[in-house]
Amino acid sequence: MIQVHGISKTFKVAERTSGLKAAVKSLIVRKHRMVEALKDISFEIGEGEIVGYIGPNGAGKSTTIKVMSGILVPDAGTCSIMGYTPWKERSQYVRNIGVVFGQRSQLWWDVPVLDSFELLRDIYRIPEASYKRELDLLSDMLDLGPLLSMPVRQLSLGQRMRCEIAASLLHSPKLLFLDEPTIGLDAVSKLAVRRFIKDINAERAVTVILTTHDMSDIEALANRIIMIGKGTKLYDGSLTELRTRFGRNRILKADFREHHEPVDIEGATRLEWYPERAVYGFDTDQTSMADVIAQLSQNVQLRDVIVESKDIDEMILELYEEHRI
Ligand SMILES: Nc1ncnc2c1ncn2[C@@H]1O[C@H](COP(=O)(O)OP(=O)(O)OP(=O)(O)O)[C@@H](O)[C@H]1O
Repeated sequence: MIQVHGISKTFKVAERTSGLKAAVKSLIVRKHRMVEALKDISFEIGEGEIVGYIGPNGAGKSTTIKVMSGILVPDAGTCSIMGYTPWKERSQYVRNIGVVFGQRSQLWWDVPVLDSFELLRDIYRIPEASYKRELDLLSDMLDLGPLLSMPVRQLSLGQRMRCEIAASLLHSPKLLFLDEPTIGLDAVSKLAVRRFIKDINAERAVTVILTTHDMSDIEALANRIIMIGKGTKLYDGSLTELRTRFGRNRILKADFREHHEPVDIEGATRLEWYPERAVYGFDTDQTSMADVIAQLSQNVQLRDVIVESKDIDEMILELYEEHRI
């Protein structure tokens, strides 16, 4: 469905030091700096995938989404999405995609939500029957009922986001770009948005490209991660693969029935020791969880044991460090 090949984009940014003198000088001599936002980015995405497009601030995520949605023209490379080159056949192309920017609204601020929806119906020339069918379905799935008659400015962030997502899908696109769709939402709204994304993907095979800093969004939704940093692609694979690559480290927390002296365990590092509690770290390549527990229980009376693996944020951080980002 999507073939991106060798996309690069450099921005020319005017440079200015602070102070009045520098401001006057910059009127005469303009200094520029080049920012390489994307460097030779390539990937392919199949129909029905949910891909998490992630990376630190300034990595180039929004620039990629802008190129893929036809807003920006890259300096080099090719991009074919459903047979279209986004920036060349934009008016035809946008009928096939939906875009939600969590930080910006596509709805009119002062008019009822329904008026914005009707405007989109006219822009996309959606036939009345399919508009009605989609509106009913989306209202139902996203629980929009009472919100439709309210002006957008009166909606809470969670309510607005549900309306934004509905707006992006009224014309039944096969591809949905979601840029930070859960930013600022409370736990309940986040779950509602995530459930909807899952449902729409499962029921209609809508392909979803999700940009987020919220790793729990990725864990809940994405079966594939593409990670970029400083404009370069760093990782493309499944979350499971990432877990096997970085998730070998385990933390074992043990509570004892009585006071004990510190115990050394072969293959594990003692991180903390208290008379009735200990924390060890170990690598599953070096030793097994069963072995660590067996060694410990030979020396102490165990009351409770918890084993934790690294969470996804830590794995991502390690990947950033590996690439010195
Ligand atoms: N219109 C522009 N003009 C100049 N520089 C830009 C422009 N848009 C982006 N950049 C620069 O390109 C780089 C990538 O920016 P981009 O917005 O794509 O990053 P991002 O990964 O989306 O970051 P964030 O997570 O902070 O939103 C940054 O260094 C940014 O300053």
